[in-house]
Amino acid sequence: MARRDLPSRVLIVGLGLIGGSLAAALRAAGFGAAEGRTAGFGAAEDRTAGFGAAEGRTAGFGAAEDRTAGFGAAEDRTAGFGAAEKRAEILACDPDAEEIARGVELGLIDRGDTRLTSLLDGVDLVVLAVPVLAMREVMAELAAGLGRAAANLVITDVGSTKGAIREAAVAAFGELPANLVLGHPIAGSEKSGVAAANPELYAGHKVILTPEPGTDSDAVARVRVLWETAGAEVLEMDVERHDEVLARTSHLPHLLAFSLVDTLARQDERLEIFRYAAGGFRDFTRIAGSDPVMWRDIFVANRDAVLHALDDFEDGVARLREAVERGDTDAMLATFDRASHARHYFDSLLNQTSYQAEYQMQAQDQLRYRVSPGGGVSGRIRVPGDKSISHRSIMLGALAEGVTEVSGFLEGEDSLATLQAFREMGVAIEGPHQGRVTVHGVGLHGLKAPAGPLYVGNAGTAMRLFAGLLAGQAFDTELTGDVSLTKRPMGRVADPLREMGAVIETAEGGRPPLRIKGGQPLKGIDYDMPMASAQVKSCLLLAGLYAEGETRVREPAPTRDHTERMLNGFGYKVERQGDTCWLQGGGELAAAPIDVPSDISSATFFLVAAAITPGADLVLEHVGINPTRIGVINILQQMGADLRLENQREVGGEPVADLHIRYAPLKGIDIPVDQVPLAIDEFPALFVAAANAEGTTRLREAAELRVKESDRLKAMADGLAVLGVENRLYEDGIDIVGRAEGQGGDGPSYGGGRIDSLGDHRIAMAFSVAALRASDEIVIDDCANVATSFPGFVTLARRVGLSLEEEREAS
Ligand SMILES: O=C(O)C1=C[C@@H](OP(=O)(O)O)[C@@H](O)[C@H](O)C1
Ligand SMILES: C=C(OP(=O)(O)O)C(=O)O
Repeated sequence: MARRDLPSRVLIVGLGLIGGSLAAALRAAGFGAAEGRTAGFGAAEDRTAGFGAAEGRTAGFGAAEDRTAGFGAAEDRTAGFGAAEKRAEILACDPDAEEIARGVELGLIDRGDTRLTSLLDGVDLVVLAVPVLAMREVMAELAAGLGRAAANLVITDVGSTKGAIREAAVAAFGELPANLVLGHPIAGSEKSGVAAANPELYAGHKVILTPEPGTDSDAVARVRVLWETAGAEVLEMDVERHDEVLARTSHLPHLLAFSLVDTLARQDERLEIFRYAAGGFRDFTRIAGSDPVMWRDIFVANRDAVLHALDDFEDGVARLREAVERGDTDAMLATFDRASHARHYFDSLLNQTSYQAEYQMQAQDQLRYRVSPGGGVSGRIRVPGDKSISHRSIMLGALAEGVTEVSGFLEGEDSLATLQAFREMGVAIEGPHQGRVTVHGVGLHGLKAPAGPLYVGNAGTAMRLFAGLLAGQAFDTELTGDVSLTKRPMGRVADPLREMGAVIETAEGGRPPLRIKGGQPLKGIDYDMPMASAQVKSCLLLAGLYAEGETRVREPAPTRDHTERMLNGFGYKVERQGDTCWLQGGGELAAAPIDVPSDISSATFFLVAAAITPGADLVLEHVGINPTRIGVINILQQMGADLRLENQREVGGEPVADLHIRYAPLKGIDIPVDQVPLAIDEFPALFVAAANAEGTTRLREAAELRVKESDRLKAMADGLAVLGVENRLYEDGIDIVGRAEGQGGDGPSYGGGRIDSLGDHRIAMAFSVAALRASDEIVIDDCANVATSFPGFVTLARRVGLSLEEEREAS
């Protein structure tokens, strides 16, 4: 906090709940407390963290060397080094003299008056906390008395609408003053008056500042400090957006609460009905107890934005009304499900419990893993459902005729993003509840235009498969994702889709977001894929459902075939000959149950954990062993792992087995190139196996690893180097030198250290497992992303024998 950013005399105009709570919060932070108060500003030598440190303090406001340019007009100060004698003050102006007296009595303000001009002497920060419609008059009074304030005066306000207040300011001052910073604390209470002042009212709440291009940046900084001192988080936004957002998230709900309570009260004049109202009524209507005058003013001031919000709301209610009238259970369920999910998502945003939430909060909290060296690996566990199959179960279920029951669904952020996107396109989806999801299919042509862009988070699979599916819809869509996804190449799907007739815009370099134009007729193509990618293949097959004629895709090497299998399972014929598969457009999908096996990509971390840990004996149950996914099994077995497939069976068109692995010493190998696409997501963990194997492991023809959630070749090479594992990076692969010959024994294979996962879930999990053979602790930064593919990783890791602690740190 810069010294010059701290005010010395704050004037709060309007001493109600909002203004009073600001005074209380400033006092609680040590601002301007009366002498003798220990933590307060202006107290003598014992001042600690408060504004205005005494002599000798370097960090506090009021140190001598700063005062000439600082707050507080010169005439206020006693001569010499006398900062300590000059206390910061909180003054208040209110038309109600009793409120002022109460404020003084409560110790919230030093003094006050009913007339503004009499209080302006030497004031360097004015906070206008009067009702929105009183703003113009108060500003005019302020403009008239400005000469008495300090030269470096800053003015701010707390009004709930900003456009009207900006207009009032222009009217009062003749132009928008550069030292006026409009602001709005998103906090309140149905209580009013200074007696209800609460020093915690702003703690952890957001304050939106709406500076204009001409606003003085120092003034903005000073208002920021004011609110941060009150414990708030400060954001900036432009005035128009503020008013639109607030109309929807605050003004509309207040209008509805006032209206509902009024309607019920009129129907029952003796208010008997309220005796029978329970929690739902109380929760929904709490805000109907808010200050009527204040809210009248807000609706006058933000009329247009509120009317827009109300129109949208009325459309929504009309749709629901119709659904209720027609007994349309699917439509009701779709709306309730979407809303319920959105509400839970809002909760997770508030509590910061999900990766996406953290991402949206600009990763204010970094999740870090601290893994102790050593540990054993044993037990019997089941890892969560397969991510690739989970994405597809929702996609095909939504496009099918009938109801699809899914079990074993992965409740990770990636597949949940797919689920949410379909909800936004009008599909009723129940769950997930412990891996069970019920998808009420709408048929190939039953999706509805979403209200805004579809956000798929970190999921490359979702974005690429959606691109194909959405290219065939009648409506326009936009696909967006998180920072990592925004860097990943989408030209690989956009180019062939354009050949089919799709109209797609990408950002520079073929990156997301993707804007897909609806209503374009598609025709089948015969496509030779330049890279082995199941996502590209699946994208084209999904677009092929909507295309005229046949869509054929040739793959340079076999890739996972879940899309083909599931389409066939849904009665939609996909044929294959050699390296080419094809389908005819214009058919129909019939719903079928889907049992999602455990994800072999998640199981891999524990396979490697057991493979490298002397004495390990572990069973991973019900793991999908589709032949296009078992590269990791083949590679580990070639390296010498004692890995057996037990209890092999087929579940819903996918082969599964229990994987039983016991420790056996590993040796380095040249990884066969035909295994690369079959183990593409498993390499981060396999590199850890290589670091523990005797001799060198060589990987080539794996350039695809550079365009995953991170550049996985580089991320792993850098991390292994931190641990002291010798490696050499190639454009399309890596050589990893494992334990030196004769290094034998059960001791560590490398050191510890601090690793950057680069926000890539598989890098974070791979290095967690590496700790089992490290000599020292491994600390891994940026691990929130593990939740995209493997919720519950930490619990399972601990259960098998790793010592892994999670830490959060504000960034
Ligand atoms: O189709 C899929 O479900 C996936 C295909 C692979 O990507 P590519 O198609 O880019 O190789 C894989 O890396 C990804 O995790 C899931
Ligand atoms: C590459 C991966 O996923 P996606 O492409 O779906 O982001 C992965 O899970 O390793």
